Amino acid sequence: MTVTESRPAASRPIGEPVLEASGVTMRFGGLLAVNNVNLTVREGEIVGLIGPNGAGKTTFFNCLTGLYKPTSGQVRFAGVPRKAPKAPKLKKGEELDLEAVPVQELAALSPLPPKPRAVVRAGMARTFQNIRLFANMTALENVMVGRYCRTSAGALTSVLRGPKFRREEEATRARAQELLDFVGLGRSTEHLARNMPYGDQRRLEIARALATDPKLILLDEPTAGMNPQETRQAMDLIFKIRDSGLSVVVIEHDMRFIFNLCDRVLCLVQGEALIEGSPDEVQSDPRVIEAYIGTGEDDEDEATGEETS
Ligand SMILES: Nc1ncnc2c1ncn2[C@@H]1O[C@H](COP(=O)(O)OP(=O)(O)OP(=O)(O)O)[C@@H](O)[C@H]1O
Repeated sequence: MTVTESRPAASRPIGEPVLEASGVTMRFGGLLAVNNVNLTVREGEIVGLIGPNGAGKTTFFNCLTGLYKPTSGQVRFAGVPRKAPKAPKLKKGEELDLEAVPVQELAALSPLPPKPRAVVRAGMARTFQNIRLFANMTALENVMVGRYCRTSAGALTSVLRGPKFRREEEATRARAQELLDFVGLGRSTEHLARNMPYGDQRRLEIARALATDPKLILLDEPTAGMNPQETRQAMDLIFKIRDSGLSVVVIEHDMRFIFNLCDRVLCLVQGEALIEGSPDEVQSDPRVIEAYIGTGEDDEDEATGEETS
């Protein structure tokens, strides 16, 4: 499973820890979804999270971002322990329907309730496996919504539409346009989100997440459903985001994509960290190969990987 090709070197040295997860464990009733997992993400790093289906990647991700409160363990962001919102109460045997949970940290909902606003303001942003855009808003409006957590005009100012509101609105619009240019959607400003091609919608989600001025962005399967050209463009965009000074954590099933993109990779299997290391170390570890062969995903990834370098 050797798929690494020449990888652009990080344009800036890797710095201080931004995110530190230690001993993170998450149980759903009797199911141990994540077991004692550690991960440190440093400034300017791109870290990949891989593992077969059901390995616990998304659950771990949700613990990192504060969507879940881990059963035990700690997540520190910029040196400060993360506080997760109270977990929703589930009836016996009931599964938490993530789609139904209010979006906790997506910089997408306005007005954002106090806690998610605080999370976003702390400097962490994410995208979800399933696209969550405002379908009937334009690209620009979608990004502007993400920006509102950084503006300070209160409700009264907004209703009265006074000078402060107008100034902020102007600045928000300008920044949203800048971000659309940054992700390569500068010409789609007025397009309705629902009419945009799939790959563009994914870019738009990233632009909206960037609108919160995060230090760290977490991307959950950013290339899912993309064609090979869109996948290549997604990789270039993530490098560009890293080069602009952010740290990135990314979950992906596409091995070629992950090993070409990341500085470090953590492989989870059945909720446990199997190995964490450089792409070369991880992809040549026989346990990783075995974990994937066991699920048949390796073949699939090799097949799709051919086209995604
Ligand atoms: N909200 C939940 N309630 C109960 N069990 C859950 C919940 N979310 C995940 N699980 C279980 O936890 C385990 C890990 O799931 P998770 O979605 O984190 O894996 P994953 O590695 O992200 O998988 P995939 O690659 O398929 O997205 C699975 O057994 C799953 O069924």
